[in-house]
Amino acid sequence: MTIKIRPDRAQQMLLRGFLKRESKPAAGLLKFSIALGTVNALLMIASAYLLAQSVHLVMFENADLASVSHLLWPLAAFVLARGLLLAFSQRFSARAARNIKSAMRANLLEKLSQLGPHYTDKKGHGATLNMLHDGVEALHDYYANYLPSVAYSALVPLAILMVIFPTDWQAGLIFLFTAPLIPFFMILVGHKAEQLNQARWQQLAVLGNYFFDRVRGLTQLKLFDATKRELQQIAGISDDFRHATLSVLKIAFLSSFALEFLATISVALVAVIIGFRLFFGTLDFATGFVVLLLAPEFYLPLRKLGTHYHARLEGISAAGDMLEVLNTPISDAKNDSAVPNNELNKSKQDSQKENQALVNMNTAMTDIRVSRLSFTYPDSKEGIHNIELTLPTTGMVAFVGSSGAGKSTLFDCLLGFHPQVIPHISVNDEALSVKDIAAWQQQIAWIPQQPTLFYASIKDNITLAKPTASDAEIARAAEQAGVLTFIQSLENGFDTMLGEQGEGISGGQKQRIALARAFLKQAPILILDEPTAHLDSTTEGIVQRGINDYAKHHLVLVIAHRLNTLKQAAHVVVLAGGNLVQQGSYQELSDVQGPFSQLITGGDEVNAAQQSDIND
Ligand SMILES: Nc1ncnc2c1ncn2[C@@H]1O[C@H](COP(=O)(O)OP(=O)(O)OP(=O)(O)O)[C@@H](O)[C@H]1O
Repeated sequence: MTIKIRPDRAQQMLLRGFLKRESKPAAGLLKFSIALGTVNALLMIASAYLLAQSVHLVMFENADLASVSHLLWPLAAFVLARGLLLAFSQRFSARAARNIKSAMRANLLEKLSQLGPHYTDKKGHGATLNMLHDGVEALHDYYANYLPSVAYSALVPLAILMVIFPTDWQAGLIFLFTAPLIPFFMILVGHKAEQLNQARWQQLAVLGNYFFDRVRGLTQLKLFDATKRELQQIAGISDDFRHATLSVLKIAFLSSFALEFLATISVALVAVIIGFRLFFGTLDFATGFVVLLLAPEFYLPLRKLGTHYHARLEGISAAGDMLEVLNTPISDAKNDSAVPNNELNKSKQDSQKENQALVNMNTAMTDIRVSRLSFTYPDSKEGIHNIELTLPTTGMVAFVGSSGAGKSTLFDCLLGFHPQVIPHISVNDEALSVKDIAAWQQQIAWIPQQPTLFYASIKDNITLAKPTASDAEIARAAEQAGVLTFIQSLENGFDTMLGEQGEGISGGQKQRIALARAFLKQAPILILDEPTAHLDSTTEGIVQRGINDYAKHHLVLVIAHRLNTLKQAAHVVVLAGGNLVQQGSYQELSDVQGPFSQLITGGDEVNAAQQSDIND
């Protein structure tokens, strides 16, 4: 597997700028934490002077402890204060990092939802999860440890130099000339380490996608006897990742060894010179002792910077993925009506100012119109073309067409999953815009063929959109969806816990729980992908009645694979090759020769399910 090593210097600067911008929500906390750390360092310098002076008085001036108590008491107070300052400073920097991570996760989730499910599908679920979890987590050390250590490595040595120079300029010169060696070495190895670390993050994304996919399809792999082959593949990818990690670790260990070595040599150099000067009597003990006490403290922030340099590499590498998501214009599908990011940001600010047509939807909605709606997938150049459609506000409209005709694509456009085409939908003669997508989606309840149920109780799954619903409302929705008797037959009833993706119940039961959730939401528009596909004829009757009742006061749009569903619809829309080719009532369409009559008599290539059903 070849790994493309991303970026060069310009990209690095871009990422650093991005990380700096993202720290804004917690910039105050970070600065406060650094200020506490700096006061701590100043107290450390003062403590060194107090200690050196006390030892000097006791050892060389024959002073007893009582006579140096005026030095020892402040020293004890400083030690205590330093402990507190250190604890608070670390606490505040950790809190700042947590705030930044939360804000980053919220931004990413918001952007991912704006980009729609297709973007996540394309990027890969494993890689997306890695980014949201491990990637964002990698920012913790960057903000909580690396950034403060950058500040300390500049402030603390400077403060020490400022007090050492007037005390002993020769020691000051040694500090001054040895200190830059550490950052110089860090920069020297930094570039290579950055490249290796970025390659490692890309490997991790590949590994994440691969694992996610294969674990999801484990049963299929087993049935097709492909487990052994896949295991070899996984071993290969894991090995690549291991190599990438080891290369990063090698550099990290090597550089931290070199930094420690440099710091130790520098301290030793200072100690030897101080020793000689004391021996030859060119330096008094108190000054020499202060310099010796401060020497390790002088190099400590620089050594810590070296230790946390890894956090910087991790943070910058992880930020690459996040910046890519946040900077993706919602025209990712590269359709003609691109919506730039600034419009998206504006949409966030303007979200309170919803389209008046949406605000009035329940009371004054007259029609929903789709005009000149085209969408093409960049990969396949397939899609839907120039769809013109007027939808009523109540009643059931069925969409029918052979496999690949464009039904799902049209529904995805109606659901706002391809935001660049949203202006082609208008409500009460007012075109929707990107900023209306969230409000528009509020008006819709959607049940795909594989509805999403969460790892939660049945009740929590049903009340997802209306957590305040009463038990009576929940039971009514479940009854309408034909699932009440089943739920009541369970030992824990509505409190029964479902596994991930509704594990533990059948496909039809999942579909009906999702339907109950939609009924409870009472959204003005219900969008369904063949709701009765998994049901026996008795349950189908119950569910169909529930949907018919719902359609009396709401708009129901349904992809129909079954003849019976088509017959219930007030209006039927026929799609073929991405075009809207026919529409009318079931009876009107059946009475004339055309795409619909061909479809229901099996003259065209139709969905297997549809054909079998329509041929029933
Ligand atoms: N993610 C995608 N990337 C590229 N092309 C796609 C994608 N999804 C669908 N297509 C193509 O777009 C066209 C319309 O597909 P769509 O899924 O809308 O058809 P459909 O009528 O819903 O089919 P089915 O009944 O089989 O679900 C097809 O030619 C399909 O190959």
